[in-house]
Amino acid sequence: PAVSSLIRRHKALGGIVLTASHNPGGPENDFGIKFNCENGGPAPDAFTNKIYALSGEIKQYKIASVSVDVGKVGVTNAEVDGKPFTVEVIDSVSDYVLLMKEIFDFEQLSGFVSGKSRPGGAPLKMRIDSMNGVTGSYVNEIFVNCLGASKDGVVHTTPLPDFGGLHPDPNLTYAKDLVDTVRAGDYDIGAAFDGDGDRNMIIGRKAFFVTPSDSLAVIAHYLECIPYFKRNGVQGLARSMPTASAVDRVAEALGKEMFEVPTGWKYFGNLMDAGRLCLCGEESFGTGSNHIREKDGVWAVLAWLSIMSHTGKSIEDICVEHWKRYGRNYFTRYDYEECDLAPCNEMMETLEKTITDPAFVGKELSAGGKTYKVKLGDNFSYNDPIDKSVSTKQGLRIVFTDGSRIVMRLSGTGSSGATVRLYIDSYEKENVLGSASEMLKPLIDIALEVSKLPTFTGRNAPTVIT
Ligand SMILES: O=P(O)(O)OC[C@H]1O[C@H](O)[C@H](O)[C@@H](O)[C@@H]1O
Repeated sequence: PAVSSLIRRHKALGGIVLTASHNPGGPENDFGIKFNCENGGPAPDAFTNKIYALSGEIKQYKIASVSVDVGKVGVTNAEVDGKPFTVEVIDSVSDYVLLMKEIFDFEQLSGFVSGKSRPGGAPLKMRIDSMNGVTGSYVNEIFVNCLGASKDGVVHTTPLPDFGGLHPDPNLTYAKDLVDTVRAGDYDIGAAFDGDGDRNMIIGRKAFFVTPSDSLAVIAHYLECIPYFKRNGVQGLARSMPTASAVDRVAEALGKEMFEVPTGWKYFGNLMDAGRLCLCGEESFGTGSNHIREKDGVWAVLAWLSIMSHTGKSIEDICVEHWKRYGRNYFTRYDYEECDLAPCNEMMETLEKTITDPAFVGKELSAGGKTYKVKLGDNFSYNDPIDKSVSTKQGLRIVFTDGSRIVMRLSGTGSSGATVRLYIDSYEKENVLGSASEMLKPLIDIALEVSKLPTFTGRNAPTVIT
């Protein structure tokens, strides 16, 4: 029951949910691997590796001939091979709305969104783009029906098997339609989600772009304007290693624990289960809290609306104020998609050798009139403080004495060849209003030079820049 209620609460839409065990909470599941599957979170490596190994041994499978009307909420009981077999169809939208109502102050948010509690009574101008992914039904119910947003403010809300030809990736490249519309109009907030709704992009008036790293840091700063955190308290904060370290400064100011984990949401789960983590995020447009064990795009928009309503300020003003208070982490990510695998592996091996050579520490690297001194070079590894497991080879890092960083890793999700990701993060205490592309140019040039990326990949420009 614990698994099913968490899965209900999580937006497990349009797919089949396979649970790991018939005895959740028991010492071991059916595959003989011990892990807590009750939290509804992603399975750990050992478990998915075992599934993969077993998939190679499957000789036959059986299909249960039970007929279920998936358009109707309810339980169907049947007998299969003499054993009871139950299929339950749930309404995940209503479950999710109930959960969001427990987390956020819907009365306050509806006054703010519908305009009833705003001076002049004008509704908030929103442009929420579901990009024909699964969030459509949630977006209609939450923003339009519950909060009183205008119907024209939500678009592409019909989930389609082919996403209607869109590429539901919430970034400046693939959500261009949203960016252009918000830039040309008078919208207060724009947001887009990916196909399964766990990732999000937030933009403000005139398409002011909030980097995922800043989004995490700003939400962290304002956590207590969200009833869930006021009630449950604020525990530690966390980010994936390549994510810019803006949130670290908020954790320090709040006196909270801060965790840096490898890329992949599964690394946050243990910390949440142990009560040490309440908010986390990744540069790959994932933001979420311990209300579930995945990132949650719609939750992130509700968090931003709560902050806008609490402060009465625009998204850009909220960010600028944040940078003035904490300083700014300029951040960019370059993706080189579908490169040949062998030279990329060679590039990573060569770079690892260079940066882990003890002589690399203390080196001064210059470009564009700026010089950075190397403080550390490594292949990131993570010691899980809860289960004590160690994850090695999680990305190459060069950290400079001023806190700036160059990170390079190969994507674990690309579908063909290799996708190289280059992340640049640079901190400025005072100079916070510059353009990221200009501020980061010297570090990008240094990264390309040290890694010899153009030579190894044959690419002179990335496919996607964030
Ligand atoms: O390995 P990459 O392509 O950079 O993808 C990294 C991302 O992969 C999946 O989407 C995970 O759910 C994310 O938590 C992770 O950030």
